[in-house]
Amino acid sequence: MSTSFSIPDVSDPMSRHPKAPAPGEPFRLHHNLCHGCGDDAPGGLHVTVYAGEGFATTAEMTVEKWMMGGPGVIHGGVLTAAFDEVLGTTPLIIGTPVVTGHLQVDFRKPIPIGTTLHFNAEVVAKERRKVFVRATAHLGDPTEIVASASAIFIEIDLKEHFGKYADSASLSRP
Ligand SMILES: CCCCCCCC/C=C\CCCCCCCC(=O)SCCNC(=O)CCNC(=O)[C@H](O)C(C)(C)COP(=O)(O)OP(=O)(O)OC[C@H]1O[C@@H](n2cnc3c(N)ncnc32)[C@H](O)[C@@H]1OP(=O)(O)O
Repeated sequence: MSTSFSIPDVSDPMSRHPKAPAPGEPFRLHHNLCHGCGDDAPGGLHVTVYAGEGFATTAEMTVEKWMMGGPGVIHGGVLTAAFDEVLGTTPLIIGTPVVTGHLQVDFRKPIPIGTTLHFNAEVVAKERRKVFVRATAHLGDPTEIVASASAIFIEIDLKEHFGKYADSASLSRP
């Protein structure tokens, strides 16, 4: 399957899930070893995503030395992983568990080590199992976007999708 991000003209109806965190409250970890959010993930990003208003979320990530690509700046793959985490958590605001189908990133400015990245994301549409999500990142001034991303996530049944991989051993601490 190969595709590009193209928002449908008409979205399926969406509503905020009644059990979604209140604005300003964090989403729960996917699980403790999740590379994006897990507390026990070795070399993990430790990104926390917070619910915003409507279908929006926010997140922050400290850009640490181990994330370096070019000298003094973040590696593009690390930034992409961070976007994957932020964008992939955002559909939980409509109560939809998803996996990444398609993810595109625009790297607009170098992002220095030692800075804090601030993310703003939003579910923009849903079409059958496809959830369209967009995000931007800045370093403190929301008018200075340093990177942006768009993605199509696909709704899954968690047990059906992960059941054969997620035995108790694979989710235990390393
Ligand atoms: C018991 C254990 C429980 C543990 C629970 C722990 C809590 C965890 C909670 C939450 C976890 C989420 C963590 C989010 C944060 C990080 C996100 C990631 O990094 S996820 C990893 C990377 N992504 C993958 O590994 C996907 C690999 N791909 C697949 O598995 C399949 O290809 C999948 C599920 C994406 C689609 O396969 P199909 O067979 O189910 O569905 P089809 O029929 O092919 O497609 C359905 C619709 O989606 C479109 N679609 C499919 N693939 C697409 C793609 N790549 N791009 C765009 N559209 C795509 C299709 O065109 C179709 O759309 P039309 O309704 O016909 O319009």
